[in-house]
Amino acid sequence: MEIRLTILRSPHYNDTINVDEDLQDYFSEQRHIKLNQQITIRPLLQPELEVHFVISSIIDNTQNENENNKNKEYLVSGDMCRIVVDVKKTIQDKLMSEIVENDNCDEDPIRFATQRLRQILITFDIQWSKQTNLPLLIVHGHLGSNKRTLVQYACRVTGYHCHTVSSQLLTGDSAAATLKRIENALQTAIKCAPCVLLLRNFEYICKITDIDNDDSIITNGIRQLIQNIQISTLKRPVLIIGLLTKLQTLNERLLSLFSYTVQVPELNIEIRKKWIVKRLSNIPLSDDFSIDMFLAQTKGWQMGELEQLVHFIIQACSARNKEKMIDPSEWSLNSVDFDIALKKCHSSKLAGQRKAMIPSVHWNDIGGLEYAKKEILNTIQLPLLYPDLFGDIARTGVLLYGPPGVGKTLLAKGVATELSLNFLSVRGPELLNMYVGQSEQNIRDLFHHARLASPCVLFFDELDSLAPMRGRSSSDSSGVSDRLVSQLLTEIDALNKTSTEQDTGKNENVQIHHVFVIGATNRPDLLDESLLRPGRFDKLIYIGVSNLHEDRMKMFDALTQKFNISDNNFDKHEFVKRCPLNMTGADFYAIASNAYLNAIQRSIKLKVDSSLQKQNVEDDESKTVLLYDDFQYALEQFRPSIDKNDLKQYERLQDGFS
Ligand SMILES: Nc1ncnc2c1ncn2[C@@H]1O[C@H](COP(=O)(O)OP(=O)(O)OP(=O)(O)O)[C@@H](O)[C@H]1O
Repeated sequence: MEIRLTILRSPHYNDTINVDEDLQDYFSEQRHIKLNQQITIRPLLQPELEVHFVISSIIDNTQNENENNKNKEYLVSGDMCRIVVDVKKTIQDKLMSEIVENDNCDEDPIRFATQRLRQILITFDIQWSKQTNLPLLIVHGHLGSNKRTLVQYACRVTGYHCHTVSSQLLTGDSAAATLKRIENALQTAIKCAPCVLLLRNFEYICKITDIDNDDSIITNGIRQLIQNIQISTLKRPVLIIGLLTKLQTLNERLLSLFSYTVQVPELNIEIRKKWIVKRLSNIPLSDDFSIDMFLAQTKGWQMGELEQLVHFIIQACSARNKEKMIDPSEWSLNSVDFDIALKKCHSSKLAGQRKAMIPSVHWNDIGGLEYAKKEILNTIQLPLLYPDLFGDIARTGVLLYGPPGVGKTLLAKGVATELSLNFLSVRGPELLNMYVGQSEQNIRDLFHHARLASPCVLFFDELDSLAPMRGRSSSDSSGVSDRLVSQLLTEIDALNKTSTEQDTGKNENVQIHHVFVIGATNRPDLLDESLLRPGRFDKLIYIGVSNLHEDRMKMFDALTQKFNISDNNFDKHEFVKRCPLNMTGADFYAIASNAYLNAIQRSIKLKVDSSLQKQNVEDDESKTVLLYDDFQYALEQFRPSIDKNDLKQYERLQDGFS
């Protein structure tokens, strides 16, 4: 008996790929086969690759000559027949789909997007020759919303091959060069039709059009390419799908090319909950691992990010248990795994975008500033506790002003921690962008993100650089700064409304967004005055430098609470009294951290000396002991960050604003 296989064309391998050994391996087991059936091999050395073959002939010597074996099924194995690959031929055909039900991307409301995409692909497949719509689609959604997975899934269930190319690789020096590269990618897709040419980060194609003003060349060029495909003799469909984060990045001319746009929606809390419960359903959880904790920390996250977080949690759990040599049957995810994974996510590339999280600065980490703590807590906590009582008069904005290093940022983080609010922080200059309209878009995105992460503190550091007085900036001839201030005002005003259509979505109930805006600045006098009007940053809190011993002690204690100070000679009250007046929290921090550094250097020296003497020395860093001399040395080296004159200036400013 002889079975002849022909390779199925695919964008993922070339027609001459040799997987003979893997085929032998495949047929070392008994297999059910029939004519024209597809079989898929995953090469041992490249397990992520799928190589497809079609059974093009079955020669069965035992069979009657007149017998038709078209639908006959055989049970075969390599030792009872010859397996021959027809190297001279290839087949171009649909991929037999293995429909995977209940796949992650089949979750509501993503299911809606997947189904729509699936439907479009099926329509093109069935009516390809009669299609009048250009086979061009846009799929858009937030970074990490699994756009690519969604398209690949839809391709898989409809039998399309998927040729994925990054648009960065397609953009050339000119529109003509870009078109040539798109054409080459398209030719690969045509060879494997039915096929989707999936262009990731389609924004890049649009970018060159902005710079070169070549958008008509690109638009017409793509149209021409597509029309050429349709008039050719292609029997099977080829579609181009562009993936975009924001639809607005496409100019109108390019957008007009696309027959369909599919949006991958954002995930609301119910979807995330459903997803995580299902995702963790087979994994044991410790008592301290709660789904609520997961949901609270992942507000506004996209599917890809959630998947990444779960992956990191499992990784952390595995590392922890392996280290303790615990049997896998006894593993369970706990809150420590969650914390490790969350940190990793925040520092990973995907989370490189701005992300809200509950900080970990507790009230006792902030020394003194009692009045400011009370004021800020009242302003934010009371409306949260009694929304009905506050109604429209709930404040959205607090402005913390005062000299640098006095703890303004720390306070904002502290209030978010104490009230378990998400915290989104941005420095004014970070939002400025050279592209026209992009800075305003950044502000819109930021507030949108904050609403998704509600209840949330949105913290603007260096607010004066973002919102200087309008019409005054000499360096801003383009008026970007003025437009930015207007955009900021619009967004803050919108927060005062109880709901916004864009965030509630069609199917959700009206939702109140608790977003508190806290600004920080050293120079409130430079701010655009309209920012300080009622309903905006209308609560001003001055954070200054206290020369009261009690306050300075509290700061010192807060900053050294985790230190292991073991020295009977050390009288901390006496030490703080010897510190210069006018010291900010950041100055105390500088002394404390330098003292710690001195202690570490001392213990390293001790370790080196003792290892020379072959003695055993404790090398646990957490046991670093601080002595009076460490502080004394740090104080000798110290220079205060603000001088008396500067401080007076700040105090005068306070008089002007109180
Ligand atoms: N009251 C305080 N208690 C404990 N630490 C403090 C305090 N104030 C400041 N610090 C320390 O100083 C560091 C800097 O403080 P922070 O960034 O909050 O100051 P800031 O007022 O926001 O400064 P800037 O105006 O330069 O942004 C903090 O990370 C903290 O270590």
